[in-house]
Amino acid sequence: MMSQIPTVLTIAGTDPSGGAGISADLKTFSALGAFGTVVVTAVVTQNTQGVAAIHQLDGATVAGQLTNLLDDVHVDAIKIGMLGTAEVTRAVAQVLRERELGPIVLDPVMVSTSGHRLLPAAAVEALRDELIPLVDLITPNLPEAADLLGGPEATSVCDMMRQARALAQLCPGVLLKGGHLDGPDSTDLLLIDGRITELDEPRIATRNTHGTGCTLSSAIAALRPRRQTWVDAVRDAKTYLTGALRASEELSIGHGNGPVHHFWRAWPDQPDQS
Ligand SMILES: Nc1ncnc2c1ncn2[C@@H]1O[C@H](COP(=O)(O)OP(=O)(O)OP(=O)(O)O)[C@@H](O)[C@H]1O
Ligand SMILES: Cc1ncc(CO)c(N)n1
Repeated sequence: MMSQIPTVLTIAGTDPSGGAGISADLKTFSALGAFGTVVVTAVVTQNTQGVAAIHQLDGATVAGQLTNLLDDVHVDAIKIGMLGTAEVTRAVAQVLRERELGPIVLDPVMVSTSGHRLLPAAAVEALRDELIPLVDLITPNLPEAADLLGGPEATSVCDMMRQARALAQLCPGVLLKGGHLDGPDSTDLLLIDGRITELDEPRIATRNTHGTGCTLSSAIAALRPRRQTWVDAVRDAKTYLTGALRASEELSIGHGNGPVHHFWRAWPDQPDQS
């Protein structure tokens, strides 16, 4: 019997403080009623104040985890986060090329909220040329979009429109995130099949923004198998993230940018717990 609960995979790095990377991804999958599986790319020594060190796994170790999992377990969707090196990026791309998989959401993680580089500048080319063409949706923030396009960072929604169209040359789906802009709303632009949808949610006044990008991309992957369209999945994922940002006020974790809170209310996709 086919399970009603989607199995979703995250390929990402760790965060002991529980806010970003695989911690954020697994909490999001569970909160949205999906079953989470994991391939680890890097062990990151980080907390809410910043990144202290990165222990990077090599390409063969990451590809080995991935093929071993996929030989046994069917996954309904994949989220890719921090890869850490060009070697790991190429190793993941090679496995994806060999298999019929999808949908795949790629958060092109390059720099942490605290400003620490999580992907060397020299690896951006491998990400852009080898992995991005194989995925369905990329979710860059404004600095990542600038790096991928080799130009300046967007400073307005108008700039974001232009950049989203340019990024659509690289990948069929683009969600350009405007969290780094100011204004009463936090606006993201979704471009699918040439059509732009503007997604606005109120900007929440909080320091607890560690892992918002990880949470959003994993929410999209968790919801996509149960939504008719990418627009529906992304809209609901952003609603989920905004609720988790609001609920983060219930938490007091660490001394820097704290994490969002994943159990903010019963989400309709959760299995019936009555
Ligand atoms: N203060 C806020 N209030 C509401 N939404 C926000 C806020 N900050 C960010 N967002 C939303 O969070 C999501 C992630 O956006 P952002 O541009 O911050 O990504 P990011 O930089 O990749 O995140 P991360 O901090 O995990 O690296 C987007 O949907 C953005 O609109
Ligand atoms: C492991 C990991 N992935 C992504 C980010 C970006 O927030 C982070 N800080 N750590």
